[in-house]
Amino acid sequence: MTALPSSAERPPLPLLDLARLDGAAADRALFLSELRAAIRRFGAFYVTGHGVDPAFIDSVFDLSRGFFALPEQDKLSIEMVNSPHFRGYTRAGWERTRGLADWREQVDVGAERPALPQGPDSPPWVRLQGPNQWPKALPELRPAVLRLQDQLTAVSRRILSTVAVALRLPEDAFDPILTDQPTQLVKLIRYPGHDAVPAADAPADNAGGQGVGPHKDSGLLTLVLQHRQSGLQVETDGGWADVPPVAGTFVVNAGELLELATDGYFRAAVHRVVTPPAGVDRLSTAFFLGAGLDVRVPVLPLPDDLVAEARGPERDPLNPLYSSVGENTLKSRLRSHPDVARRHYADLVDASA
Ligand SMILES: O=C(O)CCC(=O)C(=O)O
Ligand SMILES: [Fe+2]
Repeated sequence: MTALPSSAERPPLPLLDLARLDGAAADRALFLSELRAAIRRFGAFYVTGHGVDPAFIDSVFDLSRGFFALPEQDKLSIEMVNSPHFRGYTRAGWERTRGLADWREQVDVGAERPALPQGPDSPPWVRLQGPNQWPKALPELRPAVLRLQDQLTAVSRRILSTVAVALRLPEDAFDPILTDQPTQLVKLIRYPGHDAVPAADAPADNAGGQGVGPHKDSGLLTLVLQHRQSGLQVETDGGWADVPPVAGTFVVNAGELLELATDGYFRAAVHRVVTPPAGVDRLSTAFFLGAGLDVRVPVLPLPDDLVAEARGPERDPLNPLYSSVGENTLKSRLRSHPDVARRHYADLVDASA
């Protein structure tokens, strides 16, 4: 493991090279123990050797930059509030984390699947599945983002099967949770700098500097592709650690479903993004691998020595974890996007009020 030196610029997060899985057996075993230790301690790590072409990643960032530079009306033509499936564009200030407005704009793209039929007895989370919204003004976005989604799904699945082996489980241990239709989400994100002026009608309760507030991701694993600007931080036992961009790497975060599946042997990473300084903005692209919406996540049969170290999932009254994948996914979406919740899930929002 290349331990990055711990200082103001360099976080203590380990960097793991997936290419070591194809190397000598002794190093492979060492790799697995380093992987397990990294997720156990931080819930997060840098990964390299993932095989995704850096030129392709650059081209996605160029497209992302191009989308955010479009006239407001082109961006609003795919506004998320039009989609019961939580797909499309969200203006800066309209998403919320821990009750405060996040100062970032973003486009959410899920798996391209048809909307599911809904009957009176359908669980509400069936509404999560359905088509994406694509901007007419930037037709190149669709093929590039869907290709990225395919490639990052493959990388995430490979990391998950390696995590299974690191837990001394069969490498296909997560397959019944993932199913052949796992929840996939690509998010193109732009964080404006401190000086950017909020739109006159934007919610005013951004606490100054909340790019996105502290949270856990709701799925199994997240990959974060960072462009050039820092801002991502992971909570550690020593406080918030900076996780600056490192060329050629992704940041991997453990999500809530991994916390549930390991009965808290792994805890999901709590992370946030701080607003960039005046005069600069920050681009990132996150990929979230969830699970089959209709699955209930079991506690995996870990070896006894690991079970002895499992703390159970965290009990946070502000963030209950649901083993129903559909419920856990919908929980996070409704909380983050109250405008979508009011328009398309009024039955639930009213019922819980
Ligand atoms: O932009 C980033 O670096 C992280 C984004 C994130 O944590 C999220 O969207 O869940
Ligand atoms: Fe996140």
